[in-house]
Amino acid sequence: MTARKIVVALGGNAILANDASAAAQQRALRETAKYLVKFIQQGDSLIISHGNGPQVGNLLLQQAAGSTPENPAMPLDTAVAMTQGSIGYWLQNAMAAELTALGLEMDVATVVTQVVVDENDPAFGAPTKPIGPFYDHEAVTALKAAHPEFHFVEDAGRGYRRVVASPRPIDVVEAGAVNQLVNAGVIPIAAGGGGIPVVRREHELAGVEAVIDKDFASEKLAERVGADQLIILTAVDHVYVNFNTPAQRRLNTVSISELQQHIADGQFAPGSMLPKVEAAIEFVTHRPEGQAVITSLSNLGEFIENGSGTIVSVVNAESSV
Ligand SMILES: Nc1ncnc2c1ncn2[C@@H]1O[C@H](COP(=O)(O)OP(=O)(O)O)[C@@H](O)[C@H]1O
Ligand SMILES: NC(=O)OP(=O)(O)O
Repeated sequence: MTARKIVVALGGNAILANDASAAAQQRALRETAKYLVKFIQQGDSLIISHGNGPQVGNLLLQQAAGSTPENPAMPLDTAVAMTQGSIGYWLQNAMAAELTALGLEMDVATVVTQVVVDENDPAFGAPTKPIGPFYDHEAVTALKAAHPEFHFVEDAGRGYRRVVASPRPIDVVEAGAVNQLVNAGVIPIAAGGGGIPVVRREHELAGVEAVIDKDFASEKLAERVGADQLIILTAVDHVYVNFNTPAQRRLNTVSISELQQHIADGQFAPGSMLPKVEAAIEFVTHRPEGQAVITSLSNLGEFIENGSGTIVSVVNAESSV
């Protein structure tokens, strides 16, 4: 059997739970790597992507607190690049350590990945992407006074979060390089933090102030490398309808049209489950022979062994409870 090419997108809980220290994030990624190597053990080719919402927000805060004219804060595209580098560094070492522990010899390499967006994307005028920590009312009032240019939203009763523009990805600049690496037997870590947002100007790329959604960026990467599967890992083992209500129903194998009906019914929260479902639909639309999967890291063993998880497919798609 030829190796399947799989793009796995890691959700926030795979990297950062409560403790934002480097040591805690490295520990979390070492645990995450224990799950990811299962794909290698069963002979698949793996490309890993990940989010950076909490990390890039924290970095901006550190910079705002310590910047001077001689030591200025970096723009958001560069901050995304910095978090792509730091998380990639932790993750490639976590993967390498886990592979070595299992006696598997494989190279893991992080690719600094730029993702092209449209300069005229309406998202630039309407920030929606939450980054960094949660604030209470008092803290957000003080921050707004100090930084009138910052935008905040109230997040489902959990407090306030800063939001930045999140345009849709159009292309992944390094997709060809990532594909060459994976075809050569390397495990690439790519499009981290949704990729560094850039626009095409004449013959060059220019960074822009945004954080791209990592589920959409992972989808675009999966499309461009011709992946067989896009697996989006998050905190829940399935997508549900009537989520968190007594009528909650789990979606196992589901068709694009059924998911579109659930979207129209408002079943998926914008900014959390909705982009994952939309990315899954987009992948299967562009790669009808492929599959998109939404499940949790902790359910990965069950997914690999028994197909447990929400599977979006144009083939044999039927919803089940
Ligand atoms: N219909 C739904 N089914 C399952 N989870 C949902 C649904 N609507 C909202 N969610 C929430 O979305 C979360 C995933 O979004 P989020 O935490 O933003 O993702 P990430 O893992 O990428 O950080 C789940 O943990 C769950 O709490
Ligand atoms: N860039 C991005 O989507 O990060 P999170 O998944 O951490 O929000």
